[in-house]
This record gives sequence, C-alpha cells and structure tokens, in this order.
Amino acid sequence: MEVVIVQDAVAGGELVAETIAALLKRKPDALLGVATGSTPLPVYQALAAQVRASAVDASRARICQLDEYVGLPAGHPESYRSVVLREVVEPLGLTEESFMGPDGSAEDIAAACADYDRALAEAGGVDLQLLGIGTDGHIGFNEPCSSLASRTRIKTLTKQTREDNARFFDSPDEVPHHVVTQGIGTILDARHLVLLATGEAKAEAVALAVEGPLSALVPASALQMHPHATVVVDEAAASKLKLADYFRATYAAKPVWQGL
Ligand SMILES: N[C@@H]1[C@@H](O)[C@H](O)[C@@H](COP(=O)(O)O)O[C@@H]1O
Repeated sequence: MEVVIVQDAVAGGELVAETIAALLKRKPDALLGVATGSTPLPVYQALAAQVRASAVDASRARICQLDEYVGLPAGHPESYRSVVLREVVEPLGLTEESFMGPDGSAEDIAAACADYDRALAEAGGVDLQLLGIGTDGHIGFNEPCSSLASRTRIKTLTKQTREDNARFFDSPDEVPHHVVTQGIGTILDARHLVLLATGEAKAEAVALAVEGPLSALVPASALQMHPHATVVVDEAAASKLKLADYFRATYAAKPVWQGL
C-alpha cells in the first residue's frame, strides 16, 4: 500500500485527477469506479477542468457506481445515481449510456446485486476505483464486520453512518436504513484502488485502516490485501499515522514516471 500525504483537499483532488487522466491516456475507454460523499468532489472538479481545457479526452470513459440507497424514489436528488450523474457524468460531458450502477429500487434486490457484479465483470472489470472512507472505516457502504470476501449485496447502515449522511437530506429520518453496495471482494477486484481521505474527522479511521490489523471491523483495512492500493490523505487526515514521516520520505523520493 502506498500512502501519499498532500497539503489539503484541493491538492488531493488534483493528484487523483492527474492519475485518472494518465489512465485515460493509456486506456481511453477505462472503467472508472467513482465514490459519492464530499471527499471526491475536488477530484471530479479537477478532472472536469482538464476535460474543458482539452488536456484529457474523457469521451470514451465509462463510469460505474459503488453503492446506492435502497428505497429512495426514482430520480431522488440524493440517490447515488443522481449524484454520480450530476457530479461526474455530466461535468465530464458523458451520457447515461457510459454509466452503470446497482439498482436500489429493484423488486428482487438479491438478483439486482448479482446482475451488477456480473455486469462489472462483463465490462472487463474496474480499472480504477476511487474510494472515500466513513468515520467508522467503511468503504462503499460496507459497514464494520462486513465480510472481507463480500460481493454486491444489501446492507443495513449503522446509526453513525446515517448521522454522518443526514446533512444531505432535509431531516435525519429521511436517510434510508438500507443500501446496496459493491462488496469488499467486488471492490478488491478493481485493478487500482485509490482511497482519498481529508479532514481531521477521518484521521482515526485512516490510521486503523493503514496501520491497524486487517480486520472486518475496519473494512478499509482490506486495502492491505490489494496489490495496487493508494491512500491519498491530507495533513489533517494523516495526523494519526505513526509512519507519516516514512510515507512522506518515500513519496518525495519516488521517480515521477512511476505515477501513483
Ligand atoms: N457510501 C459513501 C462512501 O462511499 C463515502 O466514502 C462516505 C464518506 O463520505 P464523505 O466523503 O462525505 O465523508 O460516505 C458514504 O457513506
């Protein structure tokens, strides 16, 4: 696992956007797995700016969703489908045809989840999966004690995650209890995992995920199992890392041509 400590959220967004741009230059039809939440927004803004400046051609990129609420009415502005279309697909100049996500409104949720795992595999697998991290260490919506081998399925949100996400809804009661999420096993199938975390509130979860034991209690610790996992953190989110100086020295000495 590589840990890169950047100054702030904007620098993190630019670094990850550059990494995605480099991937699109190598593989114009790359399948990009995107995350929701506030943390990745600077990535999408930086990437969209590169597209507008014609510094990168994203016209053949494909976008896939990590997770989705269950039970929100179709077209709800806070469904993750709506969020990804609004924050990623449209700003990159793409259409819904280049986008895929799990169906949180399906009558047969189990079948819809299995269909989504199959669709990801048939699309050739995710090239780069961008991840945030919950304050309880979740990735996607894989809450603590999720199986490290899990596939896309329904999950129940913890009280803490519902409280964390209440800011996107008119009232805390409106946050759904249930979600569908790529499993940890599904996420680990991606070729490159990039976890971005910013702010003091994520420092504890980041330290446990990066330096703690591999544990279902901290789902993000599963990145320790992946051959190409990059954790990009700002100074605040890095503040509880014991090996921060080592991570800084390693990145400072890294040949530029290697990228992330
Ligand atoms: N399912 C999403 C996660 O994918 C995201 O990483 C997390 C953190 O969000 P934020 O970046 O807003 O802190 O929120 C939600 O729970």
